[in-house]
Amino acid sequence: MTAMKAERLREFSSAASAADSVAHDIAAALEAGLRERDVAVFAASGGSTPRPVYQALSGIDLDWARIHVVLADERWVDPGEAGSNETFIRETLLHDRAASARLTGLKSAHDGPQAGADAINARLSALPRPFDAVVLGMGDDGHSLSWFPHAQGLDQALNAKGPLACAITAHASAVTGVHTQRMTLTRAALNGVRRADLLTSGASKRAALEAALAHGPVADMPVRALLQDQHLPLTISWWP
Ligand SMILES: O=C(O)[C@H](O)[C@@H](O)[C@H](O)[C@H](O)COP(=O)(O)O
Repeated sequence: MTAMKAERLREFSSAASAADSVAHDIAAALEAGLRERDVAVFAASGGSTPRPVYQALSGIDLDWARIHVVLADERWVDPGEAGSNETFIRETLLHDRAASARLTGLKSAHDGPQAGADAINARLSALPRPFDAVVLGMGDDGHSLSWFPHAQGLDQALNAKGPLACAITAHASAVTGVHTQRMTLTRAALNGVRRADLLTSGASKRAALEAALAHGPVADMPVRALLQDQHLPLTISWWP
């Protein structure tokens, strides 16, 4: 991993050690937010990789009733339906000590994410900013959040000066499955975030990370927008 700045990559020997370390770092960021404001805000991605981190975080003693959890992205399905990130976050994070945290979802009753974008942005505008911590994942295709390669809406998603969330229509792939219609936080939602963790694990994610760090168009691997962002306090973690 020659191209990687060593200070930004943390390699762990196991999911358990990564989860413990990253969860405590996120908790520290949320505590700092609680000290400075009445509330703290944590943006959480779906995917299997963050699961052990959320499990560890849910066991940490924080004033969770003052913590808002917001989804980083959502498939256009209602809570309880297959593929719902909201349901995933409720099951993996919002239990144990974290049961009293408040959750802001990214799904509205509208027919599609384009129609729902204004309502979702109104919802997000009510949250304190900047956010205190964000957990990001990455797919083998180089997407992060719902910033999918060459997706409709990608330009808006990468805009640091526009709305906080936008609709995405992804090209169908093995990674998207049937869920090509999405709502995602944009780069603007990450402005000023105290801490950002990109979580990766396994050989294929390692290869994708290497590819993303190599020179190439952001639209081919939108995670590059995060990796190249000089204003984002991004820490990358990897474990086997
Ligand atoms: O909304 C989705 O389609 C997923 O949540 C997706 O964005 C996921 O975060 C990455 O594909 C990494 O997933 P894994 O961590 O399971 O590899």
